[in-house]
Amino acid sequence: MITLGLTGSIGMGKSTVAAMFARSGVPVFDADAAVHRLQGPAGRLVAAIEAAFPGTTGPEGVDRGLLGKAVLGDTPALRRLEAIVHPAVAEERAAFLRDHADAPIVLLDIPLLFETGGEHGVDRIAVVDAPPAVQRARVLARSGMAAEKFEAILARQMRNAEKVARADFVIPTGGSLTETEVAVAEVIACLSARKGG
Ligand SMILES: CC(C)(COP(=O)(O)OP(=O)(O)OC[C@H]1O[C@@H](n2cnc3c(N)ncnc32)[C@H](O)[C@@H]1O)[C@@H](O)C(=O)NCCC(=O)NCCS
Ligand SMILES: Nc1ncnc2c1ncn2[C@@H]1O[C@H](COP(=O)(O)OP(=O)(O)OP(=O)(O)O)[C@@H](O)[C@H]1O
Repeated sequence: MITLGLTGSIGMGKSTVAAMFARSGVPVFDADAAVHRLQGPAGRLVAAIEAAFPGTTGPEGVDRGLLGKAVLGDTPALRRLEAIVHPAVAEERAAFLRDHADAPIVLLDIPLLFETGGEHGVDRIAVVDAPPAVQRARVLARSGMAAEKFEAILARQMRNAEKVARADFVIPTGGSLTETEVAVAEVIACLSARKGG
């Protein structure tokens, strides 16, 4: 099995590309969805997060807005949260890999792959990449997204050029969806050929 990590900055089209891999038959592990499950109603991290960050959870599980206020911009607090969240995500990922042990390729969709050291846990890395103006227009078109919030998120993420420089595959997402589908098919073909030979 080859594990392919997929990452990219906010609004670059990562979710869209992950869905393209899934449609091509590649099993996809969505790290963000795993975090949401673990923090959601009856999620198994809710009690530990309430103990570490009192007042940030309720009947619906973690209130991510409140938890974000408590940890984003406070590095030691963020590290304490990661110490709770990351081992649980690693367990979920291990279970996913066991469940798909027969798959030739699996995709691990990890938004903060580089920022959280996840690059060491995957065989290859694909990064989605669109021009900054396209990225900005996509993100600002989302409801609840103001320019300042976008800038603040960008400032906390590794620069896109650096992600691209560290990638094994760069998947362009600034053009048509068809172009992106072709790029996804090329990545799958390349990894399949490598496995056979
Ligand atoms: C802090 C939380 C509650 C904020 O949730 P919210 O839905 O409001 O925002 P979202 O998840 O989209 O994050 C917004 C931005 O915060 C920054 N950020 C979030 N987690 C991290 C982190 N561990 N390290 C660095 N930046 C982070 C990123 O720039 C991100 O784009 C949430 O991100 C969280 O639980 N983070 C810790 C778990 C984690 O590391 N997740 C990412 C890897 S799977
Ligand atoms: N060639 C393309 N490739 C990918 N997405 C595209 C392309 N052309 C247009 N789009 C659109 O751009 C948007 C990208 O959003 P998507 O949710 O996939 O980004 P994301 O990187 O997962 O975002 P975030 O990191 O903020 O969660 C979608 O609405 C998608 O339809």
